[in-house]
Amino acid sequence: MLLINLGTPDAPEAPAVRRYLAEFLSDPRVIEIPKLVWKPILHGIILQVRPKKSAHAYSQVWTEEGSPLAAITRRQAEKLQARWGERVMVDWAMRYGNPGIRPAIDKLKAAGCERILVAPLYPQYCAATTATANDSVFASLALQRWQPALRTLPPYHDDPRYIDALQHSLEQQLATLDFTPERLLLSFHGMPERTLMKGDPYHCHCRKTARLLGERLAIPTDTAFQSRFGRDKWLEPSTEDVLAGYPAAGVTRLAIAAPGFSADCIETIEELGIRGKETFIAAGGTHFARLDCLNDGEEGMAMLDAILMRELAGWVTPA
Ligand SMILES: C=CC1=C(C)c2cc3[nH]c(cc4nc(cc5[nH]c(cc1n2)c(C)c5CCC(=O)O)C(CCC(=O)O)=C4C)c(C)c3C=C
Ligand SMILES: [Fe+2]
Ligand SMILES: [Fe+2]
Repeated sequence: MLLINLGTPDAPEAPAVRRYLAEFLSDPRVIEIPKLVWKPILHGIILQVRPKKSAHAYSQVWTEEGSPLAAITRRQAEKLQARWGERVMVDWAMRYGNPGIRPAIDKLKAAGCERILVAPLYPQYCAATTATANDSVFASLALQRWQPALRTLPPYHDDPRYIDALQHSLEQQLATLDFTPERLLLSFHGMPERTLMKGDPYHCHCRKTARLLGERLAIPTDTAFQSRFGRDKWLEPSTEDVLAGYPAAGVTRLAIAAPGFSADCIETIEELGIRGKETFIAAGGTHFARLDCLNDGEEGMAMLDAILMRELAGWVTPA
């Protein structure tokens, strides 16, 4: 089993962030602009300016175990390994940066794995995340004479186990707040609106997750899309605009969650928890709480165990 998440720099410093962003933003699955147009913009402007800004953001979330995204993904893999023991070998990798996908595939193969379940941990399918993770695995196998058999994890945006896990995790966190929020904002990572017109199911998957979750929760919810990048039109409404508009609309006590992220990362801890909070308070909000992702908590691990084990049907006998 290979768990995959997006990736992260090796250190919260501009040179490491530049290496990471160069790899990430050179992926044609992520930036769907012709190379001849995009390369000069990437190398001439973005990689000159953004690494320093992003390094500052990363330094605010960095932990003793490194980047939160990498640390949490590693713990998710370790906990699955502990649940499954000898039955399944579990490893993890990052699509960009380290640990890479190719060494992980080589390691599994060297250990004798003849069947591999590749699990990009994105509940909502997006070409910029799920497809490129799978592409990278396929590219690694293209170098091998004797390939293992492969399965890939389908999106699980509407899986009742995923919705259950989110419901219970969010309800528990809401119950321990020292104030009563009037609204819960569900913030998903954004993407250019044009990719929706091209047939990417991501937007619909996010909307369905939000609807199913909203139907379960007592608190009223809204949905928004964060992390806008570049000049194109992205999915709307933008999280930033919604946060800035709440107080004038009478919402001054707010909780925010990011159900599309399987692990907390710079986009949740820094963008929502620090900058998002500033935006909301500056607009007149009085109470703000950012709720954690499922991470390696009990609810999330039981959900992953169940949905991953289901994909292993016929390969592994259930315990
Ligand atoms: C055009 C740019 C981007 C698209 C499209 C995009 C889609 C997308 N991303 C995620 C999940 C994550 N993205 C993360 C960081 C991040 N994303 C972009 C740009 C695009 N993402 C950038 C430039 C960055 C780096 C940080 C920064 O400089 O602001 C992360 C967190 C990584 C970490 O180390 O913590 C995640 C996770 C999804 C689900 C998605 C598709 C809809
Ligand atoms: Fe992103
Ligand atoms: Fe961001």
